[in-house]
Amino acid sequence: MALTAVIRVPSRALLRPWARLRDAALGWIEPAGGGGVEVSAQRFASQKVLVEPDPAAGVAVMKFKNPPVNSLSLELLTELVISLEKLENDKTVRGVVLTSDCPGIFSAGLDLTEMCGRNPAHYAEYWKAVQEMWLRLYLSNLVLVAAINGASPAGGCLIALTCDYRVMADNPKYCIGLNETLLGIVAPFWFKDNLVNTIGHRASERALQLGLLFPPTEALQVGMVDKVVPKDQVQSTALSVLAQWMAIPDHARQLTKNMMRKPTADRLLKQRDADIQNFVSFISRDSIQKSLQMYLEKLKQKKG
Ligand SMILES: CCCCCCCCCCCC/C=C/CC(=O)SCCNC(=O)CCNC(=O)[C@H](O)C(C)(C)COP(=O)(O)OP(=O)(O)OC[C@H]1O[C@@H](n2cnc3c(N)ncnc32)[C@H](O)[C@@H]1OP(=O)(O)O
Repeated sequence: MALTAVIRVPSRALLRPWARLRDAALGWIEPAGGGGVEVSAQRFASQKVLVEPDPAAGVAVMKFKNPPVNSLSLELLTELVISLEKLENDKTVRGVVLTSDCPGIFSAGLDLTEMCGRNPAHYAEYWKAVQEMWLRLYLSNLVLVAAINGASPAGGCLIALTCDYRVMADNPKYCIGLNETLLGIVAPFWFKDNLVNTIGHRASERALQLGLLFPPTEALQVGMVDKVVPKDQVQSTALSVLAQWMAIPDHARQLTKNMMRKPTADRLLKQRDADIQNFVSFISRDSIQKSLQMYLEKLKQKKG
């Protein structure tokens, strides 16, 4: 594949794990001999996020592909953010459908193995990536429609909540919600804010305290999703909805979206570092680590 550009990257950035992962995902290669300031940009080849663009329609379908359950590993989060940024910069794309390539699972949420038995530096790096994913999706200028074609607990639900519209497959086995309390952990304030903005305060309070996972019809009733359709129509319905939203002039819709969402995003933007510190000290507690380990064990035993 031919090189397309030469990009100057501060050598400090190459030392940071997050930057290294991003560079690797982008195909940026440090030249032999070190020094490490000039790197070459190749076409982005993503492994965990498939992007199928349709330039004629001005849309793309983004599919998460991290089997078996699309857990939001650091790698997947990094690729998701890079893919989104690429689409944001592509003038031919105005709307994106977010969906899953894993049968029966939209996303199992944050990767529990990223939050268990690791060191504080890893927790901090991971949490920064989770924040970044949320901020980019929540404030995206694109029209985003979630095609929820499977189970969507916790972080999976959060991704869906960042979208402008949610279409869910009509299968009672698929559930969606912020179930953090069931794991003995607490949904961060920005997860909570995103939920409150979607379903209101009272419904959120009940859903969050009880860690409710709603089957599709209940999710529709409470307003967590906007439409429930047969499984084989989820993506086509999401694309039709996208077309309706794209009929609105971009600048007016984007300014309106920003007006509605910026105050919520600003709450996190103003205290990103403090939020990372809170997460690191919370997740590092012995009691929390024990709860997460037990939960993971339970998931594994379920099979046996
Ligand atoms: C004092 C106040 C302070 C406040 C400060 C707050 C600061 C921060 C607080 C911290 C907040 C952290 C936020 C977390 C949000 C999250 O997203 S946590 C993750 C929650 N996810 C779940 O609960 C889902 C768990 N998974 C499932 O329920 C099921 O796997 C499934 C319904 C998605 C799919 O079921 P099935 O198809 O039957 O597959 P399984 O056999 O269950 O799983 C296959 C395989 O995948 C592993 N796995 C499942 N989920 C995860 C995951 N989330 N992470 C990592 N791995 C996962 C599972 O263990 C199996 O592994 P093996 O094949 O057995 O090895």
